[in-house]
Amino acid sequence: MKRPSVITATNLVKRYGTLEVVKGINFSVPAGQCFGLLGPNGAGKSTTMRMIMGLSEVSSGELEVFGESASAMSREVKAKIGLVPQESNLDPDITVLENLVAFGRYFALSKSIIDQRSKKLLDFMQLNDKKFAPVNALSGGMKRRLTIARALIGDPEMVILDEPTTGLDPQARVLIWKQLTELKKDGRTLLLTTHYMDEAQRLCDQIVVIDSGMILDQGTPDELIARHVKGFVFEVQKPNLAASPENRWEQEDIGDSVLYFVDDTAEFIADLPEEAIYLHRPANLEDVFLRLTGRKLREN
Ligand SMILES: Nc1ncnc2c1ncn2[C@@H]1O[C@H](COP(=O)(O)OP(=O)(O)OP(=O)(O)O)[C@@H](O)[C@H]1O
Repeated sequence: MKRPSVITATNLVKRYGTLEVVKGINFSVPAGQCFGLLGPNGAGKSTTMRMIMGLSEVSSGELEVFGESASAMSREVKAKIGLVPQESNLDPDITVLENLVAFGRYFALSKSIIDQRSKKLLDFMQLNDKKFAPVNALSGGMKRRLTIARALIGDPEMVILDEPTTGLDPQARVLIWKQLTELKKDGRTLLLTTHYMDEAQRLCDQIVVIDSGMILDQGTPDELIARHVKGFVFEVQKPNLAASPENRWEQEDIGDSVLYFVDDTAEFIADLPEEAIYLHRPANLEDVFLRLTGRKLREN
């Protein structure tokens, strides 16, 4: 059964003056799924998010959110969206609990609903023992968790997350991924931007790969991998590559080594010169991006 779309973008364009930063993109976000915009810095992810939230005007094309035009969203539709921005906009001088309560009041929720939801959300985001701590005393991971809890106080149908784990350590990221997966199980739609391929691969049902304001491809992580990079990657060091594997293998030169995208590993190994030094791993979305653009997603 096809799920109804929560967001539909048709030939969506954003211009700043004469600079076109979103160049006529088309996508639709199915209800109850995690939909990811994957692309490097400057790809146009945040700009697209801002248009979806009605914070940035659409230059041309159409953008529908819960059946309404993003540029004229009603209060009711806005209330269905929870936002987790890239930059923390928590109030640093008040406590964790007070931040949640203040946001609940902003949504004009009753005191009993605010109390009930705050308790649940502090539990959910594992912040219970910090509820009386000032925001300033929290670690980066805790702040991000509080930002997510706060976005959920209005019980939104869709949560928009702009790079939810950028700058966090691996442990903090894993905890956030776990809780986002729970939100999805609850039936909420998640829309997230990321330049981490592991995050997209782990969380997203559907991915749009975006670069320089254009969609390069879209599909499930497995579809994208199958379409562009087969199943496996062999990273073969160059100095040891006396005789290259046959050219029939799809490949990408990455400097010191060459990546080969391979569906039949036994056949590829048979093609490799004996002295070749190589790594062998399953293909991932980073490889997809490299194949689509010739560049890495993140330049480290
Ligand atoms: N207010 C603005 N005026 C002019 N150009 C802008 C403005 N906001 C964004 N841009 C440009 O639009 C392009 C897309 O930016 P955007 O922030 O959407 O990218 P992004 O994919 O979200 O990247 P990041 O991961 O860095 O947030 C960039 O080239 C950026 O410099």
